[in-house]
Amino acid sequence: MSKPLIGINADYRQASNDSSAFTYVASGYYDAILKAGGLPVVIPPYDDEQDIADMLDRLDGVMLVGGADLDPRRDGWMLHPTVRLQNPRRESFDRCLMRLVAERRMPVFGVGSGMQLLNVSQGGNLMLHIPEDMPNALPHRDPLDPSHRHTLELAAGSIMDRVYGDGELRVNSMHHMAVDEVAPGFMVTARCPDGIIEAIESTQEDWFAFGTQFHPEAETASALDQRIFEEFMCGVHEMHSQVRLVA
Ligand SMILES: N[C@@H](CCC(=O)NCCCC(=O)O)C(=O)O
Repeated sequence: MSKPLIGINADYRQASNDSSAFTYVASGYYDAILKAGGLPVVIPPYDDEQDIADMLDRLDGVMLVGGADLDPRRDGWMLHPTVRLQNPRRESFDRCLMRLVAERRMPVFGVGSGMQLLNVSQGGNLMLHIPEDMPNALPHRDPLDPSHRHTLELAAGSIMDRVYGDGELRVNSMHHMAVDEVAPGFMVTARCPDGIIEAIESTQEDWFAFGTQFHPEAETASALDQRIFEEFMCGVHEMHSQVRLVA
């Protein structure tokens, strides 16, 4: 297989008095995919579902990036005063992209709000504000310290276990929401010692899908965090060869 083509969603800012509308994404996402042997392509927020489907026909996998908060009202919950909403155009695109990726069982890696979208799209739910839902939890975001970190406890045999193995592990943390109930067909593969879920992965044979709440692409990531992207690429290659065998 030539280098897998990996679509990456992006953030979106609408026009203001002194700025045109624009799409943007942290370079860490595409640099990490390049380093792991993939070819990243940034996907702007298409409005048409058929266009999204046509784009997915050309891709081997999808990366869902982090960002501001998913709108809980789109999942039937009340808005929370601490919620800082994503741009609605971005969120509408992301939700359609996620639905089509899931229908096709395309390899997908979600980070931050990307993991949260993966979970809610498959029937899981979210804590809307950790300090309220789990008052005894450790801090999971420090606005004054972008390199705020905490340790992780890993599930044996998971992607996270393959990447990090034994020994103390500290990851960056910049979130106030968290996965609460994991979606059917997924398992928890990493938790902060306070119990907050930090990684999930599919248990379904026909779908290579996983997510991390922490940010292995960020400038604050560790060198070992890059191995997660290598695992993602391995999974994409594996799914591609399985599809070829069936075809
Ligand atoms: N907003 C969600 C998801 C956290 C996340 O993706 N953080 C990284 C980017 C932060 C940003 O761009 O504001 C949460 O807070 O749980």
